[in-house]
Amino acid sequence: MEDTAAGLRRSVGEAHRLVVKVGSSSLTSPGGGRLDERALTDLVDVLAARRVAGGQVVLVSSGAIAAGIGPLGLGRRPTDLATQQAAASVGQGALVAAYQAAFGRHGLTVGQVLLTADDTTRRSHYTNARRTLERLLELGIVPIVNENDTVATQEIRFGDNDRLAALVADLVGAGGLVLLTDVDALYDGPPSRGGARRVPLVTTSAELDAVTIGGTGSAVGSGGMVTKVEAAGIAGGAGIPTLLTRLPDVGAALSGADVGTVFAPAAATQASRKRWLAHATTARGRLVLDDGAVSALTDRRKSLLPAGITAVSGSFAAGDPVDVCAADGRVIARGLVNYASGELPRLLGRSTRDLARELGPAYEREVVHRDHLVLL
Ligand SMILES: Nc1ncnc2c1ncn2[C@@H]1O[C@H](COP(=O)(O)OP(=O)(O)O)[C@@H](O)[C@H]1O
Ligand SMILES: N[C@@H](CCC(=O)OP(=O)(O)O)C(=O)O
Repeated sequence: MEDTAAGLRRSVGEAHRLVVKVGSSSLTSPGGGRLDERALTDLVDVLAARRVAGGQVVLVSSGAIAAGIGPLGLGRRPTDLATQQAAASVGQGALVAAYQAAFGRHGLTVGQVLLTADDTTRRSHYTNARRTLERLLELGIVPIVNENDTVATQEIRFGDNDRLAALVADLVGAGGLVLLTDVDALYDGPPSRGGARRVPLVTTSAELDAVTIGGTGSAVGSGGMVTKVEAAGIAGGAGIPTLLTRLPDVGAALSGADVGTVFAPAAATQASRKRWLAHATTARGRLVLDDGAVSALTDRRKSLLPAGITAVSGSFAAGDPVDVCAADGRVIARGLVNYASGELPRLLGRSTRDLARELGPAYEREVVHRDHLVLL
């Protein structure tokens, strides 16, 4: 019988619809600052062959900031947001032009899709992005996705594209997610330390307890291995397996060779709306609960009522995502709140029956309904 790792590799390799994410470090010359045309062409050759054979590919490509370093004469990756945005503005054009030229040699056309974190936070934008991607795929186009770096502000940025790639994989219902970076696999410790061993398969998040995961090892990347493992977790929660390896191994990996690390999808997946709440939204505020309310939510799966809330922070409107915390500050859930932050303080600690009697029937509503609450 085929072992688990081989079966998972095969299901990613044979997926009809694949999301492939490539990091800045894989696309730029050593030292950064210039697009590595050879690496980009090698990647495109593998992806174009799949497309020509009838498969669908969404490419999530980083590298805009890195590709802008050289043309702007900067020498190294800028650290301030405004210069990063200027570099992304220059580099994104170069990046997509290079992809169009490379896919064009296979008779294929690319479409640029730039997303902000807000496009995933707001459910209406999220479904709109899905529609656009679906239409592009139906038309035989290869969508090239990146964060819209030129307008994203520091607070709401994805920053790295790993989480964005996992959200896109969920959005388009991909059969597999491929993360390409500058290291051939996940190791049980940062590879720079030496003596680290490859982890070929991750089946449960508990197995990661034995792995030391560090930040970026390159001058141009940003997330490091932490965000890649998180991305594999998000994709796994949507039932999607993830394969992580380096760009030169992508062809072999997609043919089922024993390279890289494969992450199994979770045994039980959440409903799409709850996955969106847990991973795609950014909390606009926090609600702190007393112990009774924590157990009502976690043990009895109840809605959150004003009586169990002890504190509110942040500035949010009714319908916004908020973090729901225990008294010690631990985030236990994310939910869509039914009241604006200004309305809540006078309701705290009071029963809905009292509130309805005093303020009218509208105040009988829960602060967060359980259908709009996901435990974390
Ligand atoms: N346990 C680990 N296994 C593999 N790589 C690790 C680990 N911990 C840290 N890293 C580092 O993560 C880096 C990849 O992340 P990053 O530089 O952000 O790449 P990208 O630009 O592809 O997103 C690797 O170069 C490696 O040095
Ligand atoms: N959107 C940015 C991604 C920044 C980045 O460094 O991402 P990654 O290489 O995936 O860690 C860009 O295109 O430069």
